[in-house]
This record gives sequence, C-alpha cells and structure tokens, in this order.
Amino acid sequence: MTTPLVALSIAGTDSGGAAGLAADLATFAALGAHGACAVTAVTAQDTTGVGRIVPLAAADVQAQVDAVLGDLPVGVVKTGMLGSDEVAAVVAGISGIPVVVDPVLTATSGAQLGSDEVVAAYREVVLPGATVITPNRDEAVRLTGLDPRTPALELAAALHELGPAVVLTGGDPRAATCGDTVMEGSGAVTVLEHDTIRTCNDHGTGCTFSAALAVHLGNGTDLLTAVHRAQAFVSAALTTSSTWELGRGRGPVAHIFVPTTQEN
Ligand SMILES: Nc1ncnc2c1ncn2[C@@H]1O[C@H](COP(=O)(O)OP(=O)(O)O)[C@@H](O)[C@H]1O
Ligand SMILES: Cc1ncc(COP(=O)(O)OP(=O)(O)O)c(N)n1
Repeated sequence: MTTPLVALSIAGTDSGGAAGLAADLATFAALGAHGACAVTAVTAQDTTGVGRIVPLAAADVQAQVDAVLGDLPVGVVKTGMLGSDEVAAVVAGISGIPVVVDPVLTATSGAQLGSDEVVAAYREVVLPGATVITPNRDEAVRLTGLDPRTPALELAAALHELGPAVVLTGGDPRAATCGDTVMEGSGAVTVLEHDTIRTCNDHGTGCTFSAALAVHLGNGTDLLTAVHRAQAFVSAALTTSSTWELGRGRGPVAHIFVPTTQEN
C-alpha cells in the first residue's frame, strides 16, 4: 500500500478549464499528487475574459477545508483566488502544513479577482502564516503598495518582511527570457532565468506554476530546486499549448502532456 502526496487547492473555478481549480488539480495529477479542493468562488470565464463571479460564503469554504483536513493526510496547501477577506481568514486558520499562496488579484484580461479588503487580509492574516508567496509583478505592486517601477528585489523584500519566502514571477511573452526572483526564508536571493516559450495560449500559467511548486515543496524538495522544476513543468506545458488552436482569446496552457523526469 502507498499513500500519495495529498495537495489541497483552495481556489476559484474557471469554466474555461484553464486557470484556478482546473489548473491546480490537473497539475497535481500530472505530478503524481492526489488533489483535494475547496471552492472559493465560481467564475463564468473563457479565453477572452471573466464574466460573472459568484463568491462562496466563508462558512461553505470552511466546511470544505474541514472535510478534507479531517480525513486526508494533506501534505501541502495551495491557494488561488480567495474572493473575500472572510475566506482569507479561513486560510489563515490552517496551521502545521506548508501553504503556497498564489495571490490571485487580477486576471490577464484585466478582471478584478481580489478587492482592497482581500489585499489587506493577505497582508495582515494570510502572509504571516504562509510558507511561500508567488505573485507576478502586478500582484506584488498591489500587495506592497509600492511604485509600479520598483525593482523586483525591493518588491520581494517588502513581501518577505510580512513572513513568507517569495517567488516573484516574471513571465513576459514579449521578452526573450522570463526571470523569477526567489527570496528564500533566510533572505538569500536568486534570479532563475529561462527561455520564453512563444505562445498566446498561456491562460492559467500562474496557477499552474504555483501548483507545481506546491507539489515539489510538499514532497520535501528545497525551494530553489522546486522553482526550477515548476518552471520546467510550465515550459513543457506552454510548448504543448503553443501548437493549439483553442478559443477566441488567450488559450489555455496545456495540462495534457506527460512530464519527463526533468519536469517531474
Ligand atoms: N511564455 C512563457 N514561457 C516560459 N515560461 C513562462 C512564460 N510565461 C510565464 N512563464 C513562467 O510561468 C511562471 C508564472 O509566471 P507569470 O506569467 O508571471 O504568472 P501569472 O500568470 O500569474 O502572471 C513563471 O515561472 C514564469 O517564468
Ligand atoms: C478562478 C481563477 N483563478 C485564477 C485566475 C488567474 O489565473 P493565472 O494563472 O494567473 O492566469 P492568467 O489568468 O493570468 O492567465 C483566473 N483567471 N481565474
């Protein structure tokens, strides 16, 4: 008998199947983890944008989290769109398990997925108990309140002061390379750069990266190696989706490919 790593995603749904819970569960499965989930919000979303957003009450999210934690040996928690400060408090109540926080605030289409109250809750209650946070530049600017031109290192340091290790992601489809700035718990900084995959089928990239990172951390991998492997997973996923013709907007990042040893 074996027990797989159990990864719990606390996130919103994306009806288009690219981002949010769909991306998290598909990534967990691709990397050999059993995925459990607590839905925070339902979105009517496709490759062109986000339509309706229906947040769930915190009590409903708490009930899902309690059901999972009461039964399964969860080895890592990964959060995405939280939807309200009350749901942020549910996340803050989880202890004794590594928590990877992807602070989803805005979709690529520009849709707001996190209010100012949610931003305040990240700063005040979620980040002090988190293991690692994986914001993109826009999310880091919003969470810190710093000038949008602030260098990556300063943004990472400002988030690190709130508690967690930081992986400030630098995905840019127009640049030759993407650079992710990693600030470990100790404060050590490393910039991990890799080639950009040219594709407009990249919807869900951030969720996929954080979910892959969560699996590797849940398996006990050190942060730098885990980031390196999560980058490799995302690059392989984007390479697959780059050949797709799917949807009228930014198509989904692929989750249907077999990871090689490097991405695993
Ligand atoms: N076109 C790309 N090619 C290769 N890696 C990418 C590409 N876009 C993003 N990434 C990587 O995916 C991860 C998530 O990055 P990012 O796009 O910044 O997140 P988000 O979707 O939240 O904005 C990072 O490791 C980043 O380097
Ligand atoms: C329900 C939901 N959660 C998260 C996101 C944002 O996903 P992300 O991986 O950052 O991808 P992009 O939307 O930036 O491509 C979402 N859109 N919906």
